[in-house]
Amino acid sequence: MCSFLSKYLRSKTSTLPLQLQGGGAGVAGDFNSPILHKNLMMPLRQFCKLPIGVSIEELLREGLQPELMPKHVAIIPDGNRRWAKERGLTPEKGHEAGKKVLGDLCRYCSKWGVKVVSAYAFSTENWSRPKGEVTFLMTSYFERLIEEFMRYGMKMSFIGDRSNRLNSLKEMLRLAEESTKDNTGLHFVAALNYGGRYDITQATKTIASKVKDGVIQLEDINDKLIDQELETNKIIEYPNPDLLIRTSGELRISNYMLWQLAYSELYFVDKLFPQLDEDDFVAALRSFQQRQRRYGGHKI
Ligand SMILES: CC(C)=CCC/C(C)=C/CC/C(C)=C/COP(=O)(O)OP(=O)(O)O
Repeated sequence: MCSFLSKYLRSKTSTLPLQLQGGGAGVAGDFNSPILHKNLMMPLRQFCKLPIGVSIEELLREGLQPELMPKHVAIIPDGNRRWAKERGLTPEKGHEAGKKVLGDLCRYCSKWGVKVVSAYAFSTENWSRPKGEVTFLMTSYFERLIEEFMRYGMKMSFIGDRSNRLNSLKEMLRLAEESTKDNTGLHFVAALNYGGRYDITQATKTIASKVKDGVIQLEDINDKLIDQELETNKIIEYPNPDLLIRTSGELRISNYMLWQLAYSELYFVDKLFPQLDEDDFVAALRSFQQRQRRYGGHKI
């Protein structure tokens, strides 16, 4: 097991700042409180890398309203390999650069008041990528990413099929979830061996077996019941992304959260993922806040 994770699990003191992080400091504007600075923010900064909240001045400067922040931001971090290729680097270097930017994205989400960030880290189709890349991701990259992200004090969860192929990571995913489950700051969800079709299929199988066993009737099947059986709905307080950001100029969702994205606002950035910065993130928030979400209802 990785060194940080084993130390983390042994160390009782390391849970203290993680609990502090969720102590009501996640609301934009709280940042201004001198008491908060003295009693919470100072000790927090020593342990936790995620900033929490922005000042009202900063929100106004960016033309943002705290009450209109998306609760769940989903990211398709596309373009790591192209970024590396353009620089004559290996794909592995591109993924390393992407890992840093994903960490930055967590910081932005925590700072700007987003509650959940989900990242499409490896799809059910990504196994068909070159063998060397898949081996690198599965035997080194994701383990280091999880180890590093656990230091941020976020609650961490993973969605995706763990029944096969994720063998080398399974125990680590379980431990990361177990040891961060009481953190009340940002909720980071990584989709690993995940696909929207997989999620709908596993929900369908569960529902079918309940009908077969007589636990429910065919007539009981509706949107709400399907919702309940999706992986996201079992672990995320805000299961449906409000805002989906995809980098690299591709205009598709590539089998991510197909059901959950039904009424999400989509935002596409031409930049490759390792180039995404806070200005791009704030531009996505601004665009989101200017949208009129109607959920199929009439324009007022
Ligand atoms: C930062 C981070 C965690 C990186 C992990 C590296 C990695 C494997 C990223 C892939 C992200 C993904 C599932 C993109 C979807 O496009 P696609 O390429 O699967 O589908 P497409 O062929 O439709 O573009």
